Amino acid sequence: MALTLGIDSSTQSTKALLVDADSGEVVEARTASHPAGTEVDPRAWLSAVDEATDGLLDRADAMAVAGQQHGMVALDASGTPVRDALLWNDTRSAGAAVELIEEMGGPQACADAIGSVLVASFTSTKLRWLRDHEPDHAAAVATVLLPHDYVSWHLAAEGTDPFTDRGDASGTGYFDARHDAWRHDLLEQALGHAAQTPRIVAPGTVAAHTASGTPIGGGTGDNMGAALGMALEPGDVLVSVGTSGVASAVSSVPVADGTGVVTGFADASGGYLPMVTTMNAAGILDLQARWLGVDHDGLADLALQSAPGAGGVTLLPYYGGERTPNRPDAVGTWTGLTPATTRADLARAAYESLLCSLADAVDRLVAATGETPRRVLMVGGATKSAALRELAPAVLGCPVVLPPPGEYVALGAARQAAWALAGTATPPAWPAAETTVLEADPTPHVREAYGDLRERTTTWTD
Ligand SMILES: Nc1ncnc2c1ncn2[C@@H]1O[C@H](COP(=O)(O)OP(=O)(O)O)[C@@H](O)[C@H]1O
Ligand SMILES: O=C(CO)[C@@H](O)[C@H](O)COP(=O)(O)O
Repeated sequence: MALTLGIDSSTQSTKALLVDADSGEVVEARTASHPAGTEVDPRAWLSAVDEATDGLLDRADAMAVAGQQHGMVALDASGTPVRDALLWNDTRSAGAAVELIEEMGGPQACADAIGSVLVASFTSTKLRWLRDHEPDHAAAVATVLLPHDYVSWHLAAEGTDPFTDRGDASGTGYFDARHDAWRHDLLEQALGHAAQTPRIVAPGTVAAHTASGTPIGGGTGDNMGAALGMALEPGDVLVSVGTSGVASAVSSVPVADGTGVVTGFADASGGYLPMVTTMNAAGILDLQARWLGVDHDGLADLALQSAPGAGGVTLLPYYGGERTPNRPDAVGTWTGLTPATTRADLARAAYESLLCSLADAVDRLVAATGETPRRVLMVGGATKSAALRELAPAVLGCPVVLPPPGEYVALGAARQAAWALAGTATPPAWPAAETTVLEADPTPHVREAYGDLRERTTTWTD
């Protein structure tokens, strides 16, 4: 039995799955945590991948790494990070994004050039911030990698040149997603001088080998990995509730949304992955549980004791700034608090705000792609919450298809590795997992209250 190792180096942790390459069945699963924060020494991810794959690596016949998108891993000529990596959820480069969009000829020109309108998440904006705020670090940059590239490179035999794929490259801001080509001019424009980019590996091919000769696939961004792991089909909308909240869909045509709401990423199979991303997702619940002094199960129990609408309490959960809508300096806003407000209402409002924000993301994706969803699927760490599962169909206003609990990004990486191992034209067709369909009566008034607050705060969040 051939085994492949799929790795997800995501924001909060590394997840590793050893998988049967023929059936897609998970043989063993491991995790190792990452440091918190929006700037992180990328070498911490190497220690985490070593820990999570110890004892799995030597059993794998092939492997691939998916990872959090966009993070700036800036290396000097010796391959050493010039500073901590700036992650996708670090908003300090919001001004740089505005500046670069202007230099590129405005939002639509930017979307036409790279598939997306830049926001602070994109790597190029971080390079511009580095140029302007840490010129010595900027001057030392010889190569720029994404998180998954850096981890793949660590696993490859010494002397291997860094590599990436079109999916993750399409989140840099200096890759033309439509034509599958680096835009070295845009990298140079952002950073102030030229730097090396990793080589692009074609979907389903072997990129390199480990020191012991095990093939490594090109890897990809975590959201492209999830699309592979879920074997998404046209008409499916995948909602992921991890550190970020994401609504994505596969498409055979490139997207160039000049409003900037939908990012027109490439995917890991040769198509495209139009996507809407929020910065505040599972963390809303983490924070709320901490504030109420309960664990996740306790928060879910409390939330389910309240009623739809949380006793009139509404939360706009843009705690760390937000990306959809693009309000990088926003803060969280609570309204409707009265002497009658209970702890249960506060817990409920947190779940409802998370789901309203995801519902906004789904609506914007559907509006931009013009495709009525056939199914809405939900994955990610926060789906472990009974309250999230119960409230999701009510707030989203449609049935929600829940696959069995699992690490679908890492599974997608394992599928990509199996594809590279097989050398076939398409990824292996692993049997679809049994799903549960969550249903509930819609609660549109919850979204209306949220929408009102979102619009009322457009001018006073900064
Ligand atoms: N039972 C639960 N209820 C709510 N949130 C949960 C639960 N279990 C895990 N989470 C949250 O899920 C998040 C991790 O999800 P994950 O999809 O692994 O994130 P990422 O891939 O961004 O690192 C954490 O914020 C964690 O607290
Ligand atoms: O920035 C984006 C997508 O554009 C995020 O989705 C990151 O890719 C991080 O993902 P998670 O760690 O939340 O899964």
